[in-house]
Amino acid sequence: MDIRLDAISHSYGDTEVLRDISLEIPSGRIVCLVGPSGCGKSTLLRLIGGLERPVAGRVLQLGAPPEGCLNPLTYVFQDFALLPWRSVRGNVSLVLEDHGIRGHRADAIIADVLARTRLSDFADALPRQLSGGMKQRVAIARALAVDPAVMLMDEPLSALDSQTRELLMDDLIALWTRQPFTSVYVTHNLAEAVRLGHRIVVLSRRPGQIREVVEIDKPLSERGFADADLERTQKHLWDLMREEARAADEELLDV
Ligand SMILES: Nc1ncnc2c1ncn2[C@@H]1O[C@H](COP(=O)(O)OP(=O)(O)OP(=O)(O)O)[C@@H](O)[C@H]1O
Repeated sequence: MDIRLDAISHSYGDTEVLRDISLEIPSGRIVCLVGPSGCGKSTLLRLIGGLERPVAGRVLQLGAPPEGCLNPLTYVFQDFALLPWRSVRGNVSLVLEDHGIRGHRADAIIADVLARTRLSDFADALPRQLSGGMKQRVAIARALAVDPAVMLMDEPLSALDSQTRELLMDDLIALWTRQPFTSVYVTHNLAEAVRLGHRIVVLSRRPGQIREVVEIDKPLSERGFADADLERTQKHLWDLMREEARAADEELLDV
């Protein structure tokens, strides 16, 4: 299933947040949204997920979701959103229970997603026993359990320290390489965008408009740490954003 954003605009009262956003999110690709603080990235993710309706324009789902998909649009949040009293397995099984899936069928799905996120040995652990990176892997396993058409990821690594972020980026690349998933991925971090994004959408300062869409052809599995091509692309992204990021920052200081 592909997603097409067709001339989306959105406002909150008098505050215009997004203006005329048209974009394709192709199946099996990771599309990163970057832009200055407050430019409407999280708002756009909520509009794609159907949590809010745009004041103008449409979010179109093209084609059928994958067979067996329980929830076409599934979120992964920055703060993991795990239930502390449930084990790793219990947190993943919760989303299956919501769909009436129990017993052998649930066991098989849970075993698959825990293996894909390297958590099989930690199925009985509680969230408080896990590192931040492992907690986010549980959240990703829970999202994968519903076999989503699109994973909507809102700064999924920003609560983690830099080493854990590197490890989790490697995990996401390995996960995608074994079985491609589709994601809209909001991040402040341009290094993350060039490591993970097939397509990087640069938004302007609020009201967010598309300034440029940068495609990166290099396969995810070949994108290493400190790759010269990626660093060039990252610099280009920063050149596009620098002045507006500064203006957005100063606007926040005036509030
Ligand atoms: N529910 C809401 N009601 C009113 N204003 C809102 C609401 N949600 C977001 N906004 C405003 O819309 C603008 C865009 O917010 P949003 O969180 O989408 O930006 P962002 O690019 O994700 O920001 P950041 O990079 O800082 O996370 C901000 O000015 C914010 O204050």
